[in-house]
Amino acid sequence: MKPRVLVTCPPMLRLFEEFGDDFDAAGLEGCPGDVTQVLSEDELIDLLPGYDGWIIGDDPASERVLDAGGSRLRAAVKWGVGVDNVDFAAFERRGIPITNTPGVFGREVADVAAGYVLGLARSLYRIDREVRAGGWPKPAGVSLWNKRCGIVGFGDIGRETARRCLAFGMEVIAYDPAFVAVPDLEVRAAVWPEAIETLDFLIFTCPLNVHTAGMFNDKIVDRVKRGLFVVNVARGPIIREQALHRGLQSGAIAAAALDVFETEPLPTESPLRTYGDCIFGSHNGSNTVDAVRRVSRTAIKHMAEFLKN
Ligand SMILES: NC(=O)c1ccc[n+]([C@@H]2O[C@H](COP(=O)([O-])OP(=O)(O)OC[C@H]3O[C@@H](n4cnc5c(N)ncnc54)[C@H](O)[C@@H]3O)[C@@H](O)[C@H]2O)c1
Ligand SMILES: O=C(O)[C@H](O)COP(=O)(O)O
Repeated sequence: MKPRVLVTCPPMLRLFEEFGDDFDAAGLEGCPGDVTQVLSEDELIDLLPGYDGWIIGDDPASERVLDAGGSRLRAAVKWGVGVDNVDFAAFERRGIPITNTPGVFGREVADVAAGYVLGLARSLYRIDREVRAGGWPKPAGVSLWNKRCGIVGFGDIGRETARRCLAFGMEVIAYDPAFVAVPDLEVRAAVWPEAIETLDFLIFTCPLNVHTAGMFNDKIVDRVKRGLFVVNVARGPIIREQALHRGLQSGAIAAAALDVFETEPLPTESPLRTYGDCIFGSHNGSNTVDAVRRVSRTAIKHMAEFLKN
């Protein structure tokens, strides 16, 4: 019998029929989970005992889930880059091989970050909304040329974001404890939050971990140059939304563009919704058909390697 592989990441599930041949060629049976939702720990505990492999989405891949439901599991792959929802150590303790698919979304997420920078600087989304409603607004924007941008996390997404910002004529500073210069990118390394009071744009492209959770907080808001634009395409809890709200209220922050939030989907009662100059995404920064195909096939290959013995 072929090893059975549970897939619980919605982007891959939405194109699931496309991967039938890939699963067959890999000698695996691909089994779709629920395309509409992130599964809870209890739902995973009920589901997992039927599977040898798990391609994980944003579900809580926790110690409790493995303890109660992971007895048959022999391999796991986190679809995508972010691993903040996965307890890697818990898998390793049980001898279950696990990997993510690093380095796969740099261009796609950087395209969204760059789109946000343009959208914020020129109020593109507000103008669109108001024209549709019958208006003809003329907000004065800011030029990007010669503006200073800080990028937090100079990895795959951060470097591609820097490339785009440099193409707009911006000066780029990168905050990354493991900064490595890229020969064709003129980027200055800095230690967070050095020079924060000089920035016009601040973009988060780092992982969520104990060091980055809440790194954009009240103290940072009190230091920024008035009128800062903030972009987050990384993970929601890196920004304390209460601090961002305070900054938007006072004008310290001109506007923010967020693909990710502390709670997803963004709660209807979130005060952030009241700021018309802000731009909101739906944690969709990596979601292009091309990227989903590429990453899903990579995930299947990793799974086949793990399960071949
Ligand atoms: N919006 C989306 O849909 C989307 C898509 C893909 C990834 N992401 C998020 O973006 C993150 C980054 O992805 P990537 O592919 O660039 O990863 P990456 O590993 O290539 O780069 C991350 C960089 O952040 C740096 N970093 C780590 N801790 C830091 C800290 N305390 N301060 C500053 N920098 C720090 C690392 O040294 C590394 O260079 C992922 O972990 C994921 O959470 C979001
Ligand atoms: O971390 C990632 O790679 C992206 O956010 C997309 O993956 P996700 O759907 O698991 O968040």
